[in-house]
Amino acid sequence: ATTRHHEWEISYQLKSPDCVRKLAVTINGQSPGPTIRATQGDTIVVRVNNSLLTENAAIHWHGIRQIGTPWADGTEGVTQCPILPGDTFTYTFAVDRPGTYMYHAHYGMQRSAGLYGMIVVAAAPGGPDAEPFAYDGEHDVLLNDWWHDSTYEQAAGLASVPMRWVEEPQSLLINGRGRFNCSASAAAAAEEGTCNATLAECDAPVFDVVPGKTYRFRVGSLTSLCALNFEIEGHPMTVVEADGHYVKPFVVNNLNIYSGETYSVLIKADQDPNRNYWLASNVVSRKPGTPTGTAILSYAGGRSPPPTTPPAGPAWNDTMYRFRQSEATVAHPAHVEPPPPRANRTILLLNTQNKIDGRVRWALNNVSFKLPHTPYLVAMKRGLLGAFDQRPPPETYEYQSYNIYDPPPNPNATSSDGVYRLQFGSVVDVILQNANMLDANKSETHPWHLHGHDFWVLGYGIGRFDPKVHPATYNLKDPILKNTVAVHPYGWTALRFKADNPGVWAFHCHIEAHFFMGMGIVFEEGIERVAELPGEIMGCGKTKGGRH
Ligand SMILES: O=C1O[C@H]([C@@H](O)CO)C(O)=C1O
Repeated sequence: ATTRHHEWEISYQLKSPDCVRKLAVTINGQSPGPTIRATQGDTIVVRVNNSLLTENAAIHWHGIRQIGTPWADGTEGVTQCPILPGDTFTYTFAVDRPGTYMYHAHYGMQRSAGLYGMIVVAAAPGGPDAEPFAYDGEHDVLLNDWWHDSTYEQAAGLASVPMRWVEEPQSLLINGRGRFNCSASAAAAAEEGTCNATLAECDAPVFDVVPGKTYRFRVGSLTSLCALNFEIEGHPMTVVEADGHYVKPFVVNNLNIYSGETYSVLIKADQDPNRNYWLASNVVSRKPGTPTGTAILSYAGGRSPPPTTPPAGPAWNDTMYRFRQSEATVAHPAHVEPPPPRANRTILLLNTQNKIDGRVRWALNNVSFKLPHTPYLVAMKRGLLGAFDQRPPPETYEYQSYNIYDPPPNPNATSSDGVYRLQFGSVVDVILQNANMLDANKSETHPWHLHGHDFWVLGYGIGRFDPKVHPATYNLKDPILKNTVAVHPYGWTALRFKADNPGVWAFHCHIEAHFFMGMGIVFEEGIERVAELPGEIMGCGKTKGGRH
């Protein structure tokens, strides 16, 4: 095993990811930031210098469980104080599993400003986690959405009364590049002078293949909002990995991918080699208002756009199409890790859009999450009881009587920074129950991400989860382990994990605006087993002066 050192400087840069010049938050001048490449068992050391003039930062290593290093999870307010402008913070953690992971800002809505990248961990050769598939070459694809409003304008709008929603993004990015139509529309006119379609910076990315060879595409999504459908024109994809776990292979013509998820797919370069093909990213689940994001699959090294129209993806509102892909994603037969047969505790979480003091918020069992000013990890370890609400949030809701197809009968929620405290080593089931939003006849997809763990995905349904009926339908035979999972419109998703990683861990909707609006909870387990905290994570709230 190797220790890999990285020196990063976070700074504002004027970038034109979709040909329109905007402020971006970058790493060493780039967005996406550098890809971290490692082998299973390596230790990663990233020294982050915050050179933003006026803004805090924190970086989360998405999908890395941080076993024994909960203070390195990078979740502002949960595991650390923010890194102040001018300060340096060193993240040290092990990559103990092979697979495709990502990193991104976890401070306010900073991720949307471009602070993100990929982590690619190769399997230890010949080890038990060696890949059960073969390929000749690989490409990394990071999918994003991009707005011309700054993250500050977006956050301010979301917190206003009435709320100003972020709306659909201007562009979809592939590896940080997109293409806004500078010559069309009034929106384009508003960008006059800052839109330059001839910039190399917004040229379509090109992925080279050699005819006859098989390629692994590692695809990750860190969209702020959009559920996406990814397609490589004319090339069916065999899904082989999801969130760092090997999948029982299945073939799709296009792949639905939610923010926070990663997949590996295999394609064979077996099409007419005298032309190029599109890579396409399309919005699904919400009514699209954004053009297809494109890149080029090149057989002969050429960069010319394919002669065809880019694939438009499946019908955006075909929930069952996406549901079936969710259900098809199960563990590879040779890599099944069976879940414990039963849970010690079941937490049923009703996801609703609510209001607090006239502000639109999201809530779980009518409680909307607010981040405390003192990170939980320090507050709990030090017994700073005044740092957060000591009352536990609710474990369930009135599922017998609640109509998930109607807007919430009582739209008013409360807010809390209370924590679900889990018995160390216990098995916990969480059922995410989706419902109608404030507007009638509307329910959206939410990708839920758990820090510090992978969870087994036991089942999905559409409609109301019944604790007396649905547990009997769980897949206990070969469920996939993941760190991010979708709850479909009006649907439910059941997951199970073992609370065996000492620390404090966020669990939240990975839509940037939704977490900002309270759509998350926090788990604590085994806090007494957490080793002495590094002073580096302190310095804010009730931990002021704690660095010594
Ligand atoms: O929180 C949200 O607000 C909007 C909409 O409900 C109001 O414009 C939307 O789609 C969300 O997910």
